[in-house]
Formats: sequence, C-alpha cells, structure tokens
Amino acid sequence: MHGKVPMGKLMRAIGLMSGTSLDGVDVALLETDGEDIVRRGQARTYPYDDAMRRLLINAIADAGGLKSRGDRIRSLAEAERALTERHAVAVSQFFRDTEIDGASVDVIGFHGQTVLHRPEAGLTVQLGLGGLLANFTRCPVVYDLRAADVDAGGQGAPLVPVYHRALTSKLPQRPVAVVNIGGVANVTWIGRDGHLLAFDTGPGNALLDDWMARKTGAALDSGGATASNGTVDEEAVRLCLSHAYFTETPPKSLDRNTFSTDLVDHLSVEDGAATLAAFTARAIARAREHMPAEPELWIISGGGRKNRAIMRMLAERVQYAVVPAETVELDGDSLEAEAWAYLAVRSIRGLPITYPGTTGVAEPMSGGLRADPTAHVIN
Ligand SMILES: Nc1ncnc2c1ncn2[C@@H]1O[C@H](COP(=O)(O)OP(=O)(O)OP(=O)(O)O)[C@@H](O)[C@H]1O
Ligand SMILES: CC(=O)N[C@H]1[C@@H]2OC[C@@H](O2)[C@@H](O)[C@@H]1O[C@H](C)C(=O)O
Repeated sequence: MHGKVPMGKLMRAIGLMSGTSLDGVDVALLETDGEDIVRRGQARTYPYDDAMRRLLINAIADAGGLKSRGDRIRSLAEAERALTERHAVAVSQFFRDTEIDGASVDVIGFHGQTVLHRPEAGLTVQLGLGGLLANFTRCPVVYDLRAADVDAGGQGAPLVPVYHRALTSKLPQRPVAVVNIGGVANVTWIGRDGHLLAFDTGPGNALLDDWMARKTGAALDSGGATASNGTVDEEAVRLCLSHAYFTETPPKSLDRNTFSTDLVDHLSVEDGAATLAAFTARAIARAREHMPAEPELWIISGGGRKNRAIMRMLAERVQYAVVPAETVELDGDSLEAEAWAYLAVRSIRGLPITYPGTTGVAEPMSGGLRADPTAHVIN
C-alpha cells in the first residue's frame, strides 16, 4: 500500500536519524496526518560498529574541503554508500524486531549524516542516497530535508521545532521550551499562540565525549558521574561563553566542531568534565536572552538528559522546572527519529517544515526530495 494518501488521512511513516554524536541509527514509527495528529509507535537504536564510526569521522574531516554539496571527494562516496546500506539494514532489523509489516509503511524520512554545515556559505551536506534506500527498502523515501531551506537563505537547522510544537500542543504550560542535547544542543521556544523560535544553543555532549575519549578512553561521561565529581573552572566557562555566537540574534545554527576543549586542557579529567558540562548547561540557559518570555517548562530530550550534572546545572539557572522528556510521556531517545517521520509526511503533503522563527527563511517553506523504488527488472 504505497499509493497516494488523501489529505487529512493518517500516514504510517518511519523516521531515520543519524545525529552528530555518530552513535548509530535511530529508527521510529509514527502515524500522523503531518499536522496535529501524532501517534507514536515503536522505536529502536542500531549502534554503529567502530569501522562505520571511523568511516564517518574521516568523512567529516574530508568534508571540510567541500566546495559544493554534490561533490563526493576522498572518503565521502564510500562513506555515503556504507551509511545508506547501514540504514537499510537498520530498517529491516527494525521490522524484524518489532514485527511491524514493512509493506504497511507509506514513507521513510531519511536524515542521513551531516558531514558539513556552513549555512553562511550556502552549504549543508547530509550524506545519504535516498534512491538507493528506496530500492533497498521498497518504500518511498524523503531525504535531503535541509537543502532547500539553505538554498532559500535559511540556516537549514533546526528542523525538529515544528514537531516539538505538535507534541506539546496539549500541555498546559506555555510558553514551553524543548531542548535537545545531542552532540550539539538546540532549543525550540513555543509561545502561547504557537509561535516558534528555535536555534542551536551551543555545545551538547560532543565536547564532553571528545574529552572523555581523549583522557580516559571512555565514549562518554555516563550519567555525568565524572562531571559530578569535578569542580567547575569559572574562568574557563566565562571564556567559553564569551564566544560571539551567544550574543548573535537567532536564527543561528552550529557545526559539530565550532567549539573545542582547548580552554579546559589544563584541568583534571573531573574538573574538565564539570567545566564542559557547565558550558553546555549555561549556554542553554543563555538562550533565554533571545526568548520573548520565560518558558514555564523545560523539556529535555537527547542523550544529554541522562547527564545529571548538565540537568542540575541547567535547573539552577532557569526559573521553571527542567524535566526529561519522559516526564511528559515523550521518548527522549527517539524524538528526532520521530521528527524525521513527521517531516517526511509534511514534505509529501507540501506543508511547511521551516519558518522565519526556526531557520530564518523569509516565508514558511516545505522541503525534501522524494525517491520512489524503481521497478524490479525481471530477466
Ligand atoms: N547514559 C548517558 N549518560 C550521559 N550522557 C549520555 C548517556 N547516553 C548518551 N549520552 C550522551 O548523549 C549523546 C548522544 O545523544 P543523542 O543520541 O541525542 O545525539 P545525536 O542525535 O547523535 O546528536 P544531535 O542531536 O546533535 O544530532 C552522546 O554524545 C552521549 O554523550
Ligand atoms: C546540520 C545538522 O545536522 N544539525 C543538527 C545538529 O544536531 C543538533 C543540532 O545540530 C540541530 O541543529 C540539528 O539537528 C536537529 C535534529 C534538527 O535539525 O532539529
């Protein structure tokens, strides 16, 4: 049942997200009309192995030399093919693990892997072969959802805000803030009338991950235990927060590698972790400087909600409650994958996915490319 679906009808969509932390493919099922109706289904994560992660790290390094978004220099072509195959495997594993019938899915929303994000130069590059994934999965695929926005002068990120609005439409608190703490952190502010303001706040966990890997060999600071045992170097945090990015008026977005751990290099593992956690939390709190009114609730999604140091430091600096997504019956691990399912349905229906308040485009606009499976050739 891959045919056309009339407006207003629910579609069954799969969302696929591979975020900046390079930890794996998040897969989620959603039933939605692309507007207010959102029925969240099952979700799973399929972690990358070391070889895939290394391929992506090399691709990100090589992407630094890209002049146009279509070029696939050095390791990029190999990484793009491997990434697409890994997503196809994740989809078939997902159908096996959840016993969902793949033929009942109307569309797949495919984020791909961001390897370069320089919207000021009109460039955002997500690896991912939509046509190949459509053929592997035998399902229509919507991909490249950021490109049209950047071509129209937008930031190309964040794209999840319109989904945040749908998810929070029934909550009594307004304005509400939804923060995703992944590799990078981003916030959506939703006003009483549904007005959206969204931007990347600063680092998420990427600096902390890099720090832990370099100092201890661990992939992350599990639960924020190391950061919780350290002392924040106030001067280093002050210097980190003196970066011009924080006073820039949104819309604005970041590349994973905009910030570095240089300013904490002289510290112990624990103090460095505490200082980086404080940098992330205070950069999020500083987002309030750009908001028209104080959010009455802060909902946190992404892996960073599991870092108790970041959560505590953020709660200390904002006026209202800071809660993990689960407190309001959302899933903080699958939210972005769900968003890509939602965005794919909006794309197919020609509904806007980006707005002046989210990416800075002049008018609300849709985006995304659609690839349908090609007919089987019978020899
Ligand atoms: N148990 C945990 N304790 C502390 N931190 C954690 C835990 N689990 C995951 N994280 C952090 O969460 C990050 C992954 O979060 P998430 O999967 O939301 O990011 P992402 O989607 O890849 O990134 P982005 O949203 O920036 O694209 C890792 O970098 C890791 O540091
Ligand atoms: C260019 C890019 O991939 N940006 C990501 C990244 O990861 C978090 C933050 O930076 C956000 O801007 C965005 O992802 C989310 C899912 C978004 O577009 O809403």
